[in-house]
Amino acid sequence: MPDETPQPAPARRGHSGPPGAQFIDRVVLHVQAGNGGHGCASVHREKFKPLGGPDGGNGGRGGDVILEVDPNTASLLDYHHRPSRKATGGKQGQGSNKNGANGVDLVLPVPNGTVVKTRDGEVLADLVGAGTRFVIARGGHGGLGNAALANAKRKAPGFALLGEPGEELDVVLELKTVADVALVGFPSAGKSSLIAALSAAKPKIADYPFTTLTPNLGVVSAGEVVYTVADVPGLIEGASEGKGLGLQFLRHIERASTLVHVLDCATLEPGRDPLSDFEVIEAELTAYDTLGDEPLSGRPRLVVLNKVDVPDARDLAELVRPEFEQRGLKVFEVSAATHEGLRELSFAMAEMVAAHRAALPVEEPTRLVIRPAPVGGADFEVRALPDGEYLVTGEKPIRWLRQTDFSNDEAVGYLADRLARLGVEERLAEAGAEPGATVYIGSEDESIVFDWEPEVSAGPEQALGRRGTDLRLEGR
Ligand SMILES: Nc1nc2c(ncn2[C@@H]2O[C@H](COP(=O)(O)OP(=O)(O)OP(=O)(O)O)[C@@H](O)[C@H]2O)c(=O)[nH]1
Ligand SMILES: [Mg+2]
Repeated sequence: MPDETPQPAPARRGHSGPPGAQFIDRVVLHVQAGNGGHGCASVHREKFKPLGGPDGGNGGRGGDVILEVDPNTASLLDYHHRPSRKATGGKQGQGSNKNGANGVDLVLPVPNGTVVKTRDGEVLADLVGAGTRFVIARGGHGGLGNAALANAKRKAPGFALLGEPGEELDVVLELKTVADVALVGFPSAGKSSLIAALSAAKPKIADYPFTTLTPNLGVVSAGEVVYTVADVPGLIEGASEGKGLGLQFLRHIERASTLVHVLDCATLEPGRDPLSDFEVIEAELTAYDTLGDEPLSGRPRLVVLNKVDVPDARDLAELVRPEFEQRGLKVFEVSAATHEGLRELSFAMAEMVAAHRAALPVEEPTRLVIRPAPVGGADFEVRALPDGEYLVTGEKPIRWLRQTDFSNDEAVGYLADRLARLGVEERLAEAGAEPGATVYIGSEDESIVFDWEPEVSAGPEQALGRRGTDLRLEGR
């Protein structure tokens, strides 16, 4: 490799890149949910009635910390700058049966494709799709006040319960771009130029290496097929040993079903040609197979010979084309500058994306489903339906999200806990629900279904759909 290879510069977080390069796609985030408010111990006082009953209210629940995919958030940079986030706590209960206000949930926007992991690398959630939410830290329950603690034996308890602390933990957020097609190649091969030419995206393009530091995304439509294309920073020989920007960023192409080699035919340094560039990139992709979660080497790929608007480049492209074809690769001679050959290329990519989509297994029935949106007690209503069925629905639509990294049991546990906090159980009883009644929670269009098993003494998990219940999404 010639000497002009950019030398790795000391950089933080294991990314070695050109000086000044900031490549933030992995952050450690410290989150703290709100503490529950304490319950209140108070005795009702009125003139001439010295023995009023207990009237201490309950503490409010602490706010959750929630991650939410926001299409307008492109990077994790905010969390790099402010890596510690905290939701507000619940307020204390007060006399006269006043319950403390709940804390406010802290909703943190993250880019599409954010993977949430523990510090040990265990995946907690993979957040794909606008609006997808994940509660990373749950707020503590409020403590009961003495009014709620009174019973037949102890009519006026002189104590109240403390609020529970909110969960506090470190999580690792890692961005894994979501795109159908990934462009790979040497620096300055024209990857970003191609995205700009194929889509409405406006990535930075320049004639120095490592212009692109974080993936650019473009949406391409070819015929019936709409798909996304991402580029990544340039790869160079020895990237697997940390040269250039290293290899870690290849994580961003792990989700791509199709890889496209963008090969420069015009501005090559001595010792390089499209074939040797191709070999170098292939070797680096193979080296990544042992580092990444998903091997890249077996993915279907195309070869793009770029910059054929330059006369010498066209000659070189014609010369090397048969070599690629002999290896069974489809080759496209294009110019990102004049758009020559791009239509054909975009249709070929569409065909590969469509073939991949068609081969995908039909989405398995919703194994897991989480999360009613309403917060606070009064945000929903219980509606009796014909045939002894009930629909629990909110003013705001109650949304359910698929979280394939959770087991059904975890989802049931989570759901039960959540519903108990909302007081759904009491409201179902008030509405006259009988044990075994079918309950839909959600909206008319989409809801989660389970058989109601009131068994209050056994705790919320048993009360609302047993563990082992198969949660499913249905229209109702
Ligand atoms: N003549 C000609 N120049 C091109 C063409 N495509 C790209 N270029 C030029 O090549 C240079 C590099 O283009 P980029 O699109 O930034 O290359 P890149 O592969 O994204 O580079 P990195 O982000 O650094 O990895 C720019 O000066 C472009 O104008 C082409 O088809 N013809
Ligand atoms: Mg670029």
